[in-house]
Amino acid sequence: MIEFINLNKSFSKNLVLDNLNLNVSEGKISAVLGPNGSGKSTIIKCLLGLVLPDSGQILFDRQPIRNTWQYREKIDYLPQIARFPENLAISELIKMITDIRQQQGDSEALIELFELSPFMHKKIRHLSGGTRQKVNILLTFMFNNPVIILDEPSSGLDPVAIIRLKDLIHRERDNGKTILFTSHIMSLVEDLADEIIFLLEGKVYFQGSKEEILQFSDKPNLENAIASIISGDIPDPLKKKHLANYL
Ligand SMILES: Nc1ncnc2c1ncn2[C@@H]1O[C@H](COP(=O)(O)OP(=O)(O)OP(=O)(O)O)[C@@H](O)[C@H]1O
Repeated sequence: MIEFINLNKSFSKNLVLDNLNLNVSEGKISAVLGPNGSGKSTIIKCLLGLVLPDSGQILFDRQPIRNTWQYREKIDYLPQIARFPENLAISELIKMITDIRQQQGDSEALIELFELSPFMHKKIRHLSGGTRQKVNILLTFMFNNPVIILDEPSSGLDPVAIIRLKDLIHRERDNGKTILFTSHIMSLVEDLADEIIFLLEGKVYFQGSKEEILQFSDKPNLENAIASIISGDIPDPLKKKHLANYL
């Protein structure tokens, strides 16, 4: 459904994506991981048309996305930092986003799930960080599109909201949606990801299941496994199996 082919992107002399190839698994929850600055947000922004790659192609439903915008209607996106007009109330913001997207949205169940009713008439600038994030989540999930992209979705949320968010993401996957998310919170990745896509030095270094990473890394949990890859302590079987495919 989503394919990145030989994608290159530099910001001035900073080579961020280096001939990156990636096929996102349809109908699964995929976690895009990698050290700070490894290009996770950049590949998401390239897919959304917010950043233009220098070369290479992105296919959505087998069609190149360059110079098109219609495919964007099929993607619900939660940005890492959402910037909404601060003087609008949540209810006004929901209406505004519904008008912009020109899609029928369903916000009621999400308002209830994240207990947002008491805040509906408050202006965005008066909301706490976590409540803002709940609003961002609501604005992402209220539409019913086949692809959901979440950049650090749990940021600022309390444990109750995180549990509800995880349930929500699982439900959407069970409804057949393709979900791509980034997070530095390994417990979230552990609970959510069907597949891990690990970026390093501008390429996909590993793509596979959590079980595969644990099996090959010989570490007790995902946090240790990922930390060992980031710090260069790369287990040989993992290196052999995956580097050959992606370098
Ligand atoms: N608009 C931009 N102009 C210049 N450099 C940029 C721009 N956007 C990203 N970069 C650089 O590209 C690199 C990759 O950034 P990106 O935000 O994709 O990383 P990330 O993997 O999402 O990082 P993090 O885990 O810290 O969120 C970084 O070195 C960043 O400074």
